[in-house]
Amino acid sequence: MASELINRRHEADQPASDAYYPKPIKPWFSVTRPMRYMLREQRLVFVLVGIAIATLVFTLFPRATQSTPYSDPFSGYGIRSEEDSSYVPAFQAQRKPSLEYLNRMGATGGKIPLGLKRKGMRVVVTGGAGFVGSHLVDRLMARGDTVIVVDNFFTGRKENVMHHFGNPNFELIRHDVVEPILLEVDQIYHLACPASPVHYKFNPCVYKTNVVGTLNMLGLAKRVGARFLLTSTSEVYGDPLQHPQVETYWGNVNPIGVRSCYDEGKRTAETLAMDYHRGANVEVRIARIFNTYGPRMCIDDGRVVSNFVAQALRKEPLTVYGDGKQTRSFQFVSDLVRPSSFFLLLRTIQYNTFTTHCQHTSFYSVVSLVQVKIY
Ligand SMILES: O=c1ccn([C@@H]2O[C@H](COP(=O)(O)OP(=O)(O)O[C@H]3OC[C@@H](O)[C@H](O)[C@H]3O)[C@@H](O)[C@H]2O)c(=O)[nH]1
Repeated sequence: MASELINRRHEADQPASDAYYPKPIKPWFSVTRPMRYMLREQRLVFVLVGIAIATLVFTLFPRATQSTPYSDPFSGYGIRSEEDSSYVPAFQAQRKPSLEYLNRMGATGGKIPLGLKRKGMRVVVTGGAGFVGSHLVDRLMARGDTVIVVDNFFTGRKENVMHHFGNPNFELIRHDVVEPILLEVDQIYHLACPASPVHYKFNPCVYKTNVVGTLNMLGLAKRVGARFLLTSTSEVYGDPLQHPQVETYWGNVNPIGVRSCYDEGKRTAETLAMDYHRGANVEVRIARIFNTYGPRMCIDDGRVVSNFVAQALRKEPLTVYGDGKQTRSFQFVSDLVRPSSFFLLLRTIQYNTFTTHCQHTSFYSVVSLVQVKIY
């Protein structure tokens, strides 16, 4: 015990210099020392020149400065895309992929990681569960787009698009276009409207669908800055006095006939599209579709080809209305939606209006064609 006490006394007797003192605060001008250092002998100029050189290098050669190598997907193997023409042989790919190819793969600009394909566009197809619409949806899905189908199922059917159910790039919305809808999309393909005379002849809603529905979709296009394609019809030419009809022909339409809700409805829709184009800078395309036939057409569609086929299958006589001297331009549906036809035109076309007729056929030849095929 005694020794401990002695030791403590010893600690207390330590010289005063060992005691704790807070660090003295530096004078304010000491923080400016690095600044004064930089200003001395023009060192600041060197720093600025260094920054400028680095900025220049990173701007001019962004790819060279990336740490990610060209290993993926351009090493080792050739790359075969949808079209054979875009095939890049392995040796070529290892050296340097072309800018066009990089663009297509979405690998330029250094913003998207190499090897990741650029996302397709977000597209809405109104009437996408219908006959033409569903074929268009198939093409757009194959192109890699995200497709939103808006359909009220008046003439469209879920079965036409159900093979896309479960695909994360596909959505189906039951909605009537006469009510507004807000969607974030890049492109709008506006097809929603019954197109067969048996459906629209006595249905006053068809005019409303064409006018109010088109107005709503054009409003959407304007709001979100989307491109807009209106599927119009050869019927805007009415009972034409010119055959075959060219886009500059303005038609011969009866405003109070049984078909006017469709004819005049589509003519108004075209007017609205052009007004939004001129007045609100919306990019619009108008496709005047002629008589189209093909798979997924309802057997009771009422148009001539399906009627003839159905009658032929039932071994009934084919009914030809009128004198049978009428002519039509017939088109198979896959020709209508193929990339060189209207569906890619939203990306490229220079004209606003275009017609889709390909085969101008006399009515008698359709009758004989059906007979040849069925019998
Ligand atoms: O059973 C029939 C059906 C139709 N026809 C006649 O065949 C011709 C073609 O009639 P469709 O009913 O196939 O239709 P249309 O060619 O007049 O219009 C059709 O094609 C263009 C589209 O844009 C329209 O939406 C669509 O209705 C008409 O002259 C019609 O009278 C028959 O002779 N027999």
